[in-house]
Parts: sequence; structure tokens; C-alpha cells
Amino acid sequence: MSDSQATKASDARGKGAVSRLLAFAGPRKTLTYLGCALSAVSMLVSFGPYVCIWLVARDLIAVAPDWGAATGIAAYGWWAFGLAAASILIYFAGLMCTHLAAFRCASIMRKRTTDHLMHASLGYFDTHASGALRRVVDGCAAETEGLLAHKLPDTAGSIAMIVGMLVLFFVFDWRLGLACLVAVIISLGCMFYMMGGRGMDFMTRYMESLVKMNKTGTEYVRGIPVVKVFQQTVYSFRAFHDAIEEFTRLAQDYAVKWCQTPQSLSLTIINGVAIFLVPAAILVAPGEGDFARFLANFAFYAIFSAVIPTAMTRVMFMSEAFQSAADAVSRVEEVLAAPVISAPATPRAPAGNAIRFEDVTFTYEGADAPALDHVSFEVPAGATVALVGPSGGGKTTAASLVPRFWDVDAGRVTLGGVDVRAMDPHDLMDRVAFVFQANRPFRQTILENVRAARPEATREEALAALEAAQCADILEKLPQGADTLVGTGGTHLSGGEVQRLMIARAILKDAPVVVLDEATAFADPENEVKIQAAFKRLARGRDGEPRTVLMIAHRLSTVRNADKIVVLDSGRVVEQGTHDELLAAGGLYARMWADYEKSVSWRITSAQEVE
Ligand SMILES: Nc1ncnc2c1ncn2[C@@H]1O[C@H](COP(=O)(O)OP(=O)(O)OP(=O)(O)O)[C@@H](O)[C@H]1O
Repeated sequence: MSDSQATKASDARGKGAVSRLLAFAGPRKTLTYLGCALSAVSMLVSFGPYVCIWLVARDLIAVAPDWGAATGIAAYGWWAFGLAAASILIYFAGLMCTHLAAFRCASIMRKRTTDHLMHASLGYFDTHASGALRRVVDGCAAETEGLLAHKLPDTAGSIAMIVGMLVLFFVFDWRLGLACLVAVIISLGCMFYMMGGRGMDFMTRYMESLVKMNKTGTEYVRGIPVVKVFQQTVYSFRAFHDAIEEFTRLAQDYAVKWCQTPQSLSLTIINGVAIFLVPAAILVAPGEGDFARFLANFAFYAIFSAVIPTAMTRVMFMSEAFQSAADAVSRVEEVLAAPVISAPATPRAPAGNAIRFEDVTFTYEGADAPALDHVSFEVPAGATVALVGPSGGGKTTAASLVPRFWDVDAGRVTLGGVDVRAMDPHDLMDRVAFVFQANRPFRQTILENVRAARPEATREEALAALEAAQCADILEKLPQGADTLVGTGGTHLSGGEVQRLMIARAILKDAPVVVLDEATAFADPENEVKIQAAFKRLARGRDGEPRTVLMIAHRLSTVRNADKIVVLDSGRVVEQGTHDELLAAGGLYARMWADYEKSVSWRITSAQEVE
């Protein structure tokens, strides 16, 4: 979607955003309505003191200069005080209601997004960064809290203020009221000029340019290490620089060329209502029968005109409040639209642990070509099958379909003869242990991280799993051994060490089926040897029985002894068989093997030369 389409779509979503937002509040949305109504009433009551001022002026002018004859003044004063106090109290009562509804709404929003994410397909978390999701779950809820608690009742108050103001304009003297209204109309005209028509086009381009600057800015920050390593100047990030320039130009044009005149006019007119009021009074005064009353009316309008700038400023900020509600609720709705792992009504239990891919086709959302195209192969129970092939061939995708990171588009993946989608998702997770590169430790101790696989496991069992996963050296070098805190903010572990920790977790789980990514790209030779040993241990199980293993093999050295090798290229199975069979076939695998042997001999030769 282009930025302009995105902006328009977000405008469209803006409509009804508040009602979509209130849907989260459940029965408490009545409290929001009540709070808004109270805020409106409070605003109308706040006009009371102005009416009292009019009454005071009327009575004083009527008895002038015998001021002592105006006996009701003190009463009006008390009324003004009482109404001002009542307005504040009613406003607080309104805020209480909207806060109660807002807290409930935000907590329901957080709960529903968290619940939904608990059932979202695991692949969703590969493509959506955890930081961004946290910002939606927590940030949007917090944003809507402020909106429902404050901005919405204030908007109701603004509407009441404008309606009340228009009514009061015509209650005492419609001619003087009309003079004030002229100021309001000119100010509104300036606002529409700035925001509507060409002004809106300006605004759309301004917003698009802002989005572009934010995007290129993020890319720039992410690329800073590359810039430093390659000694590039800031201008190597041309796109970011251009986006800043474009935004600066648009912001200046908008402020100087477009808004300067109407904004100045609006501010002058609205703060100088007297420009219209005084000439109107001079014109009307000569024909006035009751001059005392006319003077009181004039005094009222002169004082009341102070309300107009506040009312107009509130009008300007009303649309902003709705726009931010639309953005927040749209981001939450996007999370709620994340695909979930469907659970069958009557789950089936698998018979055995063989994995079968039957004519499986799968395309990533938004991708042009399928990542897997009519893929069929079998991993017999207790066998080890390796997926090999060029980068982007579909190995990771195929392995991800077994624990249902994604669901197939066509065909099926079965475990023990049962479609994985027909199994209880918990049962599937119990039966499959997976070790992927993206696995990261939790911010917990090493022991707790391992026990995440089986919380009821004893300390001894977890330590045994760590030992089996070749983690003894990691524990030795850490001051608190297995009780050392790792993960964000904890002790740093290298990539190879993290992978061994993840293998320990899988060993403790001791599931009958193991799906693993043997990538050891980041491991040094010593780590690699240990990881391979840990993999072997994982493939055997605690009872020594071989597990069903589907392994993504990035290096051919590890696949030679696999029971079967499946070669994936561009999402298709191009050949499968044992190492010897595939070498004899002379296809892609044979070529890959020849390349691999060549690279090994190069390494040996260069090592000898160095000696
Ligand atoms: N999350 C994703 N969204 C869209 N396309 C994806 C996603 N993940 C992978 N792909 C695409 O699917 C295809 C298969 O990718 P996959 O990661 O399964 O290949 P691979 O054989 O594991 O590659 P490698 O050896 O480099 O890890 C590639 O064209 C890749 O670009």
C-alpha cells in the first residue's frame, strides 16, 4: 500500500473509530456516555457566571448612580460562585465516569490482544518484532486510556460550549450576538481554508512526508553499524537526507505560504471581537429605547467574547483527538486480525511419530511465489531426515510447518497419520521439540530457561539436560553456574552457547519428534563440535531410543549419516534418497557435495601452507 493510500485508509478508519474503541469497554461504555454528558452539562453550567455578570450589570445600570439600591448583587455573586463550583464538581464527576470506563476499556484491550497473541500462529512472531507488538499491546491501550478519559469528554464539552455560545449570542441582543458571530464565522472560514480543499492536500502530503522521514530514519539508525564499518558519510543515507529536506520544505511551505495569512487573520479577529462589537453597538445604540438594558447587554458581550478564542481552539483540536483514536484502534485491530492456530472441536490423537508432507503448498502472505510448491516426503518414525538445498529453497519453511508456525495452503502435514491441524495444539506441542536459530533465552536463570520445557522437572533433571547438551563449560565459567541470570540485561552468552542452551531445553522436554535447525554459522570450531554432540544426544532421547528427527542442514558435513536427505530447490523437492543414492544420481546434491569437498580440501591446503 502506498503512503497516500495508507493515509486515506486511516482517514476512513477514523470514522466510527470511537464506537469501535468503545466496543472494548463492554457495558462500561454507558459510563463513557454519562461522563461525556456530564462534561457537556458542566460546560453549560460554566456559562452561568456570565449570565450573573449580565444580571449584575443590568441592576447596577438601572439604579446608577445610587449603587446601594442594587440589593440583589450579593445574591448574584453567590449564584456565580455556586455555578462555577457546580461546574467544576460536575466536570470531576464526569471525569470519574470516563476514567472508570477508560481503565476497563484499556484493560480489556490489553487482555484481548494478549489472549489473541497467545493463540496466534508462531510464524506471526517471526515477522512481527516483539518490541513493536509490545508497543501495540501496551502503548495503544495507554493512548486510548487518555483519549477516552480526557479527550472524549472534553470534545463533548467543546460541542456544548459552541452550542451554548451560539444560544447566548442571541438570548440578550441578537444584533450584538450577530457581531460576535461574524468573528466566529471568519475564524471558521480561515480554519476551513487551512484544513479543507487544497489545504487538505497540503496536509496529506505533509503526513506522507512525515511517514517517509520516520521510515527512512529507522532504516538509517539500523544501518549505522554498516556506515561506521565502511567509513561512509551521512550522505550515503541519501534517502534519509532527502526525506528530511522534503519534510522541511513542506513544513515551511505549509506554515509560511499556506497558514501564515489565514492564521494571523483568524487570531486577530477572534481575539479582537471588539472590532465588530463596538461598531455594531455604535450603530444600534441611537435607536435603543431601554439604554440601561442595552449597556448591560454590551457589557455581557464584551466579557463573554473572551470565551470565543477558547471555543475555537477546542474545535481545532477535536479532529486530532479522533484521528489518534483511529490510529490506536486500527493498530490494535491489526493485532487482533493476526492468524490464529485453529483448534479442532474433536481433536485426533496420532498413531506413531512418523511425519509426512503430502503435496504441500505454502505461500507467505504478500509473497509472489510459493515458498513450498507441491512438496511430498516422509520422515519415518525414529528416522533422521535432513533437508538440504540452496539458500531460499524452502528448508526453514518446511520445518516450520510441522509445529504449525504456519498452516499449509494446500495438501497436508501429518504426524502419526493425523493432519497436524486435526490435533489438539497442546498435544502437538507436547510431541514436538524444536530448536530454531531465532530461539532466544528468557530473562531468567539458565536453569529456569531450561525448565521452561518442563516446569515440573527437578533441578537434577535440568542439570542433567544441560550436561547432555554439552553446557558444562558454560556453567563452569559463570559465577553462579546454572543460577546465573541470562537474556536481556543478564549475562551475555554467545550464539553457539545460546543454541546449546536451547538444545538442553529440548533434551529436557524429551519429545518423540525433534525439528531442528543445525545452523552453526556463528559457532567457533570448538562450539560447533559441542553443538553436534548435543544434537546427537537430542536425537537419541533419554531412553536411548532414536527420535523422529527433521533437520535443516546448512552444512553437508552433518547429513552424511542421515537416513534420508531431501533436496529442496525453489520450493520443490528436486531429489531425495540416502547420501550414496544421491551421489550416484549425479544431480543437485552430487554437485553440492562436490563443491563441499572442494571447499574442505581448500581449507586443508591453505592450512598446510600456513604451517
Ligand atoms: N516470513 C517470510 N515472509 C515472506 N517470505 C518468506 C518468509 N520467510 C521466508 N520467505 C521466503 O520463502 C522462501 C523460502 O525461504 P526459507 O527460509 O524457507 O529458505 P531456506 O531454504 O531455509 O533458506 P536458508 O538456507 O537461507 O535459511 C524464500 O524465497 C524466502 O525469501
